[in-house]
Amino acid sequence: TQLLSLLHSLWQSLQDSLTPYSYFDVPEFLGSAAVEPNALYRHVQLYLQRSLLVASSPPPPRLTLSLPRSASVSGTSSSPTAPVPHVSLSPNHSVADTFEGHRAVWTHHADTLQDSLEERRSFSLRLPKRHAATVLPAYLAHLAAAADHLERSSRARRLHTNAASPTRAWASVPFCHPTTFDTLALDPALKARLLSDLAAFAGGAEFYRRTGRPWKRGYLLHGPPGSGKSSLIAAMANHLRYDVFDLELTRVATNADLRALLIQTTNRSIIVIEDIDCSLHLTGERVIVFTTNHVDGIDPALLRPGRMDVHVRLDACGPHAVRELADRYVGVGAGHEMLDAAEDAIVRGGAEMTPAEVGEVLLRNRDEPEAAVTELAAELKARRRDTDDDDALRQWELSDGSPTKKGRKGLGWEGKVRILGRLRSLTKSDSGRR
Ligand SMILES: Nc1ncnc2c1ncn2[C@@H]1O[C@H](COP(=O)(O)OP(=O)(O)OP(=O)(O)O)[C@@H](O)[C@H]1O
Repeated sequence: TQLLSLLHSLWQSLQDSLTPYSYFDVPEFLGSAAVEPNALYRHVQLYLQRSLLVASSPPPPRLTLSLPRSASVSGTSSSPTAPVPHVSLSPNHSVADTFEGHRAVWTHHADTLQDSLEERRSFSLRLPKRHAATVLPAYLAHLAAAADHLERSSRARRLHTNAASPTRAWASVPFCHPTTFDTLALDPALKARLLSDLAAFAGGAEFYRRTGRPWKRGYLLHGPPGSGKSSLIAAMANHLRYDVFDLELTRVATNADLRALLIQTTNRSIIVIEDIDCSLHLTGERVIVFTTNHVDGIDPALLRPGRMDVHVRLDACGPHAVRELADRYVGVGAGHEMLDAAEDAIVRGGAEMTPAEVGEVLLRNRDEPEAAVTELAAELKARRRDTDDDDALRQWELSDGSPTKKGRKGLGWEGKVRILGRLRSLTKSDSGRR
């Protein structure tokens, strides 16, 4: 056996010196006892599963399909879907990838150990020898980023809520809220700016590292009940694919409890605090969302730069949101006279209905689209605040597209959604509740 093994290594050395390729092995487990999982093996597995096997054309001739019994809901959408089988490269088969013009070939090996039923699995990567030294680091970084993205997009997310003190523990359930930025009726300008702000935050690792700022972003959502604050949080969580930690401050008795809870929150999470009259110190890659129905009552100290970076006012539906909801709920599109009447009531008459109220009218008439939009127009007409047509067209606030109150000027994005951006912790101190 020893002689054979020696001959085998000699043969491999000879081959290695003659071949134009370099080979890199990625075993599944590390160490002499092979018990420590190799994270890189998992990255390669994921990368091949999604990026190559599904997309490569023509596909490799032999794939292994599996559906573990524990497989729960999966898929990248926020709504539950049937479990999708895992696809993997069958043992001793290869698949090719192209990176920066270079061909990389992955082979999956599965060797049964002598005198044992145990199997050792590994991937080997073949790269052109001349370029291997320069290509490998960049290729591995690309692979790790893709695997990380795939892992997050397929990971089941959870909604955490804090139990009553003194347990200092979070309880969690699967997070499957159906609201996304696609289903949310929002002013298009506000939607676009929120999406770009979230993208800048989520992709800002290098920026936050370079500037030394804690990688976190505070949002203040304010508006009346039913204006969509919770829905927007769900859409943000689904968009970023973050977990949600709903922090109920009335259940937190002491500062130590609060700190213990915050320490347990994971990176890539949204922390929701509905009672914002508090002071918190948070660091790490997190989005903190504060909500309130009455922004005017907030202690100005809490609105100072660095605490709540982005202020979003959600309010009554603007005409755009009404049309979007009518289309989505009952399939009535633009041009319908009742929608024109609804728009007129909002724009000229100052009528106000929150998205929740509009949704409710449409929902209870969902089998009769005509009746739905007629009732909606009637309801808005009844809420008109003008009596004469001289009441000039009202200004529109960019943040929510809803009419401003008499005498107030539209503030625009800068006014309503302020990116304050100063280096500061979320609040002055971590002294807990005030
Ligand atoms: N922008 C929107 N687009 C579509 N539906 C919406 C929107 N805003 C609210 N809704 C509907 O109204 C319902 C209530 O909204 P939501 O709970 O998000 O409001 P909220 O501002 O958080 O209210 P509260 O202050 O009472 O918690 C949602 O379930 C959703 O169906």
